[in-house]
Amino acid sequence: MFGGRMRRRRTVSLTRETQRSPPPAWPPPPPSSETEEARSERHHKEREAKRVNAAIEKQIEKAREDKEKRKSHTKILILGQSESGKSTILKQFQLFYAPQAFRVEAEAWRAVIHLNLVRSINLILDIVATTITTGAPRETMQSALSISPPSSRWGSGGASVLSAASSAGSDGHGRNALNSSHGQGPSVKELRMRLSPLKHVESILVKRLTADDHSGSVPRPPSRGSSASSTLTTESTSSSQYARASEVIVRGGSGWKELVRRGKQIMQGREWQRDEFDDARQILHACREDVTALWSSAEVQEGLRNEGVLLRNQSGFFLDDAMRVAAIDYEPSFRDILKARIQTMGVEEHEVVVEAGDHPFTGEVGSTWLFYDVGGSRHQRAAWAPFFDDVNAIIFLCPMSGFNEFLVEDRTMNRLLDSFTLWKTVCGSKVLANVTFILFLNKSDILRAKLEAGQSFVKWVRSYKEGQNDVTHVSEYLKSKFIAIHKSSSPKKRPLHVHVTCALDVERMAKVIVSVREVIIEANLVESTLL
Ligand SMILES: Nc1nc2c(ncn2[C@@H]2O[C@H](COP(=O)(O)OP(=O)(O)OP(=O)(O)O)[C@@H](O)[C@H]2O)c(=O)[nH]1
Ligand SMILES: [Mg+2]
Repeated sequence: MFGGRMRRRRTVSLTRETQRSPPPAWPPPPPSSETEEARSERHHKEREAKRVNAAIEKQIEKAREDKEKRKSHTKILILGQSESGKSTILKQFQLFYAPQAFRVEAEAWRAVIHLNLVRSINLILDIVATTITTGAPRETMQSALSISPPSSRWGSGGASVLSAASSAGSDGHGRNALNSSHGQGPSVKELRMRLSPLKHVESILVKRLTADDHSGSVPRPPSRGSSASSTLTTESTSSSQYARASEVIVRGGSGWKELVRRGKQIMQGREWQRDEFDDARQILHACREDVTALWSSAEVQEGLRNEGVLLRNQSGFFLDDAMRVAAIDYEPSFRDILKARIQTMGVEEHEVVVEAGDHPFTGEVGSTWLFYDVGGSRHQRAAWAPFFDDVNAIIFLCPMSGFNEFLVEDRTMNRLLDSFTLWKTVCGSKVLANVTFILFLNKSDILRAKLEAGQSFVKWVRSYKEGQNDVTHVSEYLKSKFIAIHKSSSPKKRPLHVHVTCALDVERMAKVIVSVREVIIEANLVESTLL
């Protein structure tokens, strides 16, 4: 009432103003002396102003429509420490719901797989070169790369073969054990020379993948809408040259895939220009036999072992498949793409639109799932919180195989312990009180391999009294621990859905995804009925 009277009084006073002096017309009339040229320019400016205005209005309308649409999307936040398998799980969802869109990305993944392969080779070349020069094992390299228990880091032979070779085996002409060919194929030294162009290949691949680097750009939280541009870059902050050589980082979004495709299209449009990218593939192809020879060299294997470098245990390992991956007509398989490693930086938003396909959810074709894939290393976790606001479900990953590993960013922190602490924090969040909680106890295949190889779980986890050193009992034990933390830390009672997973296993993951879908849809229904 009060407001209404105020408005009326204002109207009256305005009306009186109007009567005294009429408001100036808008736009103001042109001066009577306006020349033809000035009129034409004025008309041009008016048209331009209208065009800009219309564009802004269209953008506002689109943003409003997008916001409305997003309300109907299912939003899932994937959390967990670095290398727990978050981005791999996302790939599984993409493969399951939108295989055709996923297939289109194969070209981009090939570049990543090649980079993963080339980085492994260059790392070996660096190690071989450094060890030959200094003759001493490098602590920095061990700490950056090896995740083996301290006791098994050094070979049973005691002193490093590489260091022994350079101190005792040198013949005074700079030759040592690694330089001799033993008359069978090229020597390691020869292979080093022949594989040196792979440094250039690495820089070409990195350059292509980082072509429009907007450092630090990350998508905004879902509540504020929109995904953002992305960029992929090499790590620049690590103090260890070896850590830098082994990891590639992608910043928020997935624009790097577009970069690879765009570069290709541009080159196809100008065929007379040679594409550096294709050159890189050719060089890698030409080097593939030498790559295999280097990797299978007993000297290199022993040297790596004595240096404590367990390349097979590392993410993005393709050396065993070098001949296939470096073939000129190589098309990445789904499994290759699942194995390809890029470290996520910031928070990426991925839109997955359900395609018609083998799955039974025909009613859901065309519907959208939004996934938020986060960087899991410690310094990135502060960026997660803004995304808690507006999600339907959390998928939290714990890599079970990390029981005897340490975080790359903190060599004193056991991976399993870190997962427990992180899980406790996430469970305790009040903002997430009503969100569906799903836990993946991941990397079950690596856990199995470790236990079967005789690595003792109880040696690292003293509270594991059950004692049976097999994947079934260990995963049951971990499951009970996570359930207990969830129960004691959650602000209110809520169900928890737990799955033991291997993120590389397409068939088993399809079953897990079906089950995850069911709980999320069910929770969404319950929520909409309550509203
Ligand atoms: N063997 C095996 N490898 C896995 C499994 N899950 C993930 N990986 C591999 O582990 C590596 C790391 O996985 P990512 O998905 O990149 O890890 P992430 O959690 O996204 O890591 P950040 O982006 O650093 O936070 C990749 O090379 C995956 O292929 C698994 O269950 N078994
Ligand atoms: Mg990731």
